[in-house]
Amino acid sequence: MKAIHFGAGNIGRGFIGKLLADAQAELTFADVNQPLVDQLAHQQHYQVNVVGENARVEQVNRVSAIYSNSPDAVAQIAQADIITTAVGPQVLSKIASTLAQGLIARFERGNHQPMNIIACENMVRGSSQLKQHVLQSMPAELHGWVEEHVGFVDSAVDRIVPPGAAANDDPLDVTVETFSEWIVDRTQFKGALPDIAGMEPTSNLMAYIERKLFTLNTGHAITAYLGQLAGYRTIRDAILDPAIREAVKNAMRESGEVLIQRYAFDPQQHAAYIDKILTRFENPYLHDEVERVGRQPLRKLSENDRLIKPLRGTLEYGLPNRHLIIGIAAALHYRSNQDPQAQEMANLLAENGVTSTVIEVCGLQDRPELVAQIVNVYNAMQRKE
Ligand SMILES: NC(=O)c1ccc[n+]([C@@H]2O[C@H](COP(=O)([O-])OP(=O)(O)OC[C@H]3O[C@@H](n4cnc5c(N)ncnc54)[C@H](O)[C@@H]3O)[C@@H](O)[C@H]2O)c1
Ligand SMILES: O=P(O)(O)OC[C@@H](O)[C@@H](O)[C@H](O)[C@H](O)CO
Repeated sequence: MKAIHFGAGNIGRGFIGKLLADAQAELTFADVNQPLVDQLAHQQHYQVNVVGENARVEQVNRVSAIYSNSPDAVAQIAQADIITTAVGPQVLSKIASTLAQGLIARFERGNHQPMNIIACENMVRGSSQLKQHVLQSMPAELHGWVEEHVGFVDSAVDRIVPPGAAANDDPLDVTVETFSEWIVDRTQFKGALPDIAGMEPTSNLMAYIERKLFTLNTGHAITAYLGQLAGYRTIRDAILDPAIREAVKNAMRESGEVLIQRYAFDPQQHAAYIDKILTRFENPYLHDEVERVGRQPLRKLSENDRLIKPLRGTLEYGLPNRHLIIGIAAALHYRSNQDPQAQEMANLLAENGVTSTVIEVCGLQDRPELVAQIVNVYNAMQRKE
């Protein structure tokens, strides 16, 4: 099995690439970080340090690496059996034209073998969105061929993988938690399902995507935003603060009630899922900064993401939402000099005021009462310097 994984970052090396390598795939990473590509291509192996329960060191061997937007990448796509991505939701449109060129080359070489593309990003149906970008970059007469031979398989991916410690001996090594889950939509594959241990096919993907994004990521983001406001640097320190823990747990419960209504999850099992997530946030072996988890606040505050979608769900089912509103207000206070979206949000707040910013960023034009509640909580919040 020939595999290309776009994005040799934390989740790429620490989870998806590892599973592909374990499945004996001939694995090539494609990335735009040239020093990273050079080191991976030269060294061809790295280490995954699994920390927490059942800690162990796992070796990934015989991998190669290429620059993402390159003739090499196009040539390899023409021959690949499976392509995965973990580049970030905003980068999918940027890799689409390379994928399109690779598919055109594949067609021209007469390679009609089925191929599957799986976006492993924190977003709802990322592969389906990638498919639209790819089709837009291809001549219309090839769309039918793509429909017939290329599966764009949506997925939900869960494993907390922070960047490695700066003092790490080998920058390719990666530190990951024990827990991992990669669920894929079995209905979208072309050809036989690939045999990859750790990849779990389901016919009910939406339930799993929403369960993960609107529980773990909702709670994670709120931990980061309340944590920064309270002066904490890491997710562990933030979640060990009893007031933050209570607010985060309640926000996950509020979002969870929506999921229970929508997908008929068992309430006790969902409560256990939330408790497990809280213990994952406090993993003493992971150094996960609030700035990584809070990154790109405009994306996280957008209408289909982890904060606003659950909030709208509470309105749909007439459920409480006080803690989700606290999380959203805290997100508006998020600041980071390293993060262009945090700076853009601060500028919007300074220039347009908080009400207009909430309406624009969260897409809450039709909900003035919610906007007013968010603004009130925002105004009452104080940053601890
Ligand atoms: N880290 C986690 O805990 C985690 C867990 C689940 C899902 N995710 C999701 O995985 C995705 C990646 O997250 P991450 O934490 O690994 O980020 P990361 O920044 O560590 O890795 C992203 C990689 O993509 C590369 N990249 C950027 N533009 C590219 C392009 N045009 N072509 C190829 N590569 C490109 C970057 O150079 C980087 O190496 C995100 O969507 C994230 O939400 C992350
Ligand atoms: O990657 P983001 O920016 O969408 O979200 C930050 C974290 O919540 C996220 O990366 C988690 O660590 C991950 O989703 C765990 O599976």
